[in-house]
Amino acid sequence: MSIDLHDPTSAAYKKAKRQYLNSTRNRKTTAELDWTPFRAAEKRFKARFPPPNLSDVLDLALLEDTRTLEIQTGVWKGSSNAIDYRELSPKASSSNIKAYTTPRIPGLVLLPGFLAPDKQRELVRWSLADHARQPNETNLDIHYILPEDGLWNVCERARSDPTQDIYVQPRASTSELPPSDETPGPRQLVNNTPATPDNFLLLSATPKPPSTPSTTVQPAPASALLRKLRWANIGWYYHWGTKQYDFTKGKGKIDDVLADVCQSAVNAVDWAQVYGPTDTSDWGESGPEWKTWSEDYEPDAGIVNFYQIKDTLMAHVDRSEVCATSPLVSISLGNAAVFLIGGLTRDTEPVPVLLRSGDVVIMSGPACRRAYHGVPRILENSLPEHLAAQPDEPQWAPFAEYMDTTRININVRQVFPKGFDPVLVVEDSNL
Ligand SMILES: O=C(O)CCC(=O)C(=O)O
Ligand SMILES: [Fe+2]
Repeated sequence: MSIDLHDPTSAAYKKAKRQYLNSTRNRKTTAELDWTPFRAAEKRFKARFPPPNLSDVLDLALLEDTRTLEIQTGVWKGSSNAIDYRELSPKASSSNIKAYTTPRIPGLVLLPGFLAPDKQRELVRWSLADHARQPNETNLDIHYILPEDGLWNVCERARSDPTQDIYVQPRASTSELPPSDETPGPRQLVNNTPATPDNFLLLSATPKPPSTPSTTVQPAPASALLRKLRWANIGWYYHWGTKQYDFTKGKGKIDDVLADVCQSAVNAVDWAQVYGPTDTSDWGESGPEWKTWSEDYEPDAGIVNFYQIKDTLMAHVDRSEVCATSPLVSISLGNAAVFLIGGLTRDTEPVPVLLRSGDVVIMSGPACRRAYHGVPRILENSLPEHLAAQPDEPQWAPFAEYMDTTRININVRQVFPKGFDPVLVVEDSNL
């Protein structure tokens, strides 16, 4: 489809052009003047017509001969010299791993193709079949009483026997409760106070009432709801209403396979090359923590994001973590996306990066961890061959079908700095 979209004589191009002209007929031309540079970039990449030109999007896969086929079949292509970047010399222990930084965003490390195809499949399977189910909360749990073994497993059984497709019941069955404004859909933007070790107690004490289930949602087949899955929580429980972690609910376990991937990504980077002697970042009282990350980095929270083709993630800063510097490891699976990352406000022009399946991004240090970032575009038809259906692998078929229009992002964080025990801090304060 997107091949057609680039061809002005095709039916798809003409249809998109008609839709574009209809939707922009009454637009005020002055509106664009008010956009921040970040907003302007989001608008540009979101556009369905004309399809965005990605020639200024950094696409590091272009540097790898082994990814030529993936790039060709994936239709979309950025540029390998869109911005100024530096390749780090590999550590002896991870000599086959490529790592890049850019002077535009100190602390951002890109590890293109970090995950081999088999590992990508393992993590896709894990995200859908093992993780997006109880006890891990998903966006759908707010409104529906989900099956105990998760939507994915019900849908998989229903593939071979449609009578197994169940109707999932809403949580609120009467209209007595006030309607909620949290409908299943994109993540809501909430302005929250950045967490720090100093305000941790205060933030812990803010009430975190459960979200009110919608009184208007109707029972729905599991197979239809699966397409509305948007996120699943990892580790420490995250309260979306206040955008703060709720430590009273205990610490969910981080799966060993996932923790291992994140730790190996952090350990593959020679942090002295990222920060080095010329580093001017403000590390605060704790000093340059990167020096001990290879020993004390430990992920304890996160989210699995499930994007369908038209989904976007607006510019935001992840500031709920008490530790504002430790590496945030972000894993891309499935269709490719344009990722934007800028500065401490939306007024900084963001750097656009094309993220493909298997790529890992690490956001670390004071500048990068508090930088605005977002995903304005999932690039349709860019699922790599190794995640598509294989004739000799019927078990993969349901995953291939779902992933055809999906991007998964596993976003893993470390909430607390080394030596900070939230349970002890709360007990000591007699809260
Ligand atoms: O999908 C991505 O690449 C980024 C996701 C993200 O920024 C988040 O979950 O906070
Ligand atoms: Fe984020």
